[in-house]
Amino acid sequence: MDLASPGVLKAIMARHGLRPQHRLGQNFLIDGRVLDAILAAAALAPDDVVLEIGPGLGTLTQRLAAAAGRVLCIELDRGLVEVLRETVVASYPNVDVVHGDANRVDLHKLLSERLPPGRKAKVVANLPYYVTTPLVMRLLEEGLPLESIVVMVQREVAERMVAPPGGKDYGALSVAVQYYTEPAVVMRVSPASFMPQPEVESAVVRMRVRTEPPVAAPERAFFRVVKAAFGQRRKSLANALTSLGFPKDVVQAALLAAGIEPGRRGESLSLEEFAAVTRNLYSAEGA
Ligand SMILES: C[S@@+](CC[C@H](N)C(=O)[O-])C[C@H]1O[C@@H](n2cnc3c(N)ncnc32)[C@H](O)[C@@H]1O
Repeated sequence: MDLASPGVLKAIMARHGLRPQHRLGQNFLIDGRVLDAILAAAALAPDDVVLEIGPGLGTLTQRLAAAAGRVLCIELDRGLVEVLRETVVASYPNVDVVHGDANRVDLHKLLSERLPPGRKAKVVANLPYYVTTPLVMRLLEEGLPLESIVVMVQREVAERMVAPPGGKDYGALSVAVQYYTEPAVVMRVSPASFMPQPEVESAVVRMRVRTEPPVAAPERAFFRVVKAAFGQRRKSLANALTSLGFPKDVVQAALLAAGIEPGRRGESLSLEEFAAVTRNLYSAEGA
């Protein structure tokens, strides 16, 4: 059964007495071309383990199950978990559906129970937009065994993820995504590819998870500096970084020693420059 069709999706939902829930970000994919692009970006092999967040009615899940060895799905809506038994689990025994909130499920446990030793999972998802940033941050920060992340997100969020230093899109999300992964926008997607149509444009982003950070600095301290720099975007770095508890002259010296003019703002700093400031501020503390 091809689920990428408004008629089929409407019929299934009607049979189960369901309606798309806006508050859960339920915009279902109905465009085969977009599904093809997501699958191509995920580059799945027959022994891959995939983690899908928000499988919905199972449109993407079916395609993942046909291409990978195993698919673990986390779906918050109990009604959809029932639908998935019919649309996916009945014909693809390699799919496990977990009913829960992807923000709260113990992902380490879930993955360690299913992954063969030494293997990493691939995340593939059309994310619910109301929780995109915390979910992506969770995937990045928790040190999960992940090889890649291919996600549909709001276009504006995609642009922030890949933004270079210096522009309005560059912020804490850009630094985190670029620190942990090599990101690329694979495709822009119009509202017409979904049912119901979202109010915003979307994009598919592929993130290859790095095995080593691209810059040398103690990780926690690095992100403390990044947060402080972007927490007060309009302030000069010399002022913004005093919120870390360092006197202004210490901050100024750390910036100058990194070759950074203290009047610059956080949004102009590259990852390497953030790392250099972090080393200068925290190396004496062993942070
Ligand atoms: C944009 S829809 C994608 C549905 C389907 N994958 C597709 O592409 O058609 C997002 C899905 O995430 C589910 N969802 C929303 N919040 C969630 C959460 N916190 N944890 C897990 N699933 C969630 C929604 O119920 C919905 O099925």
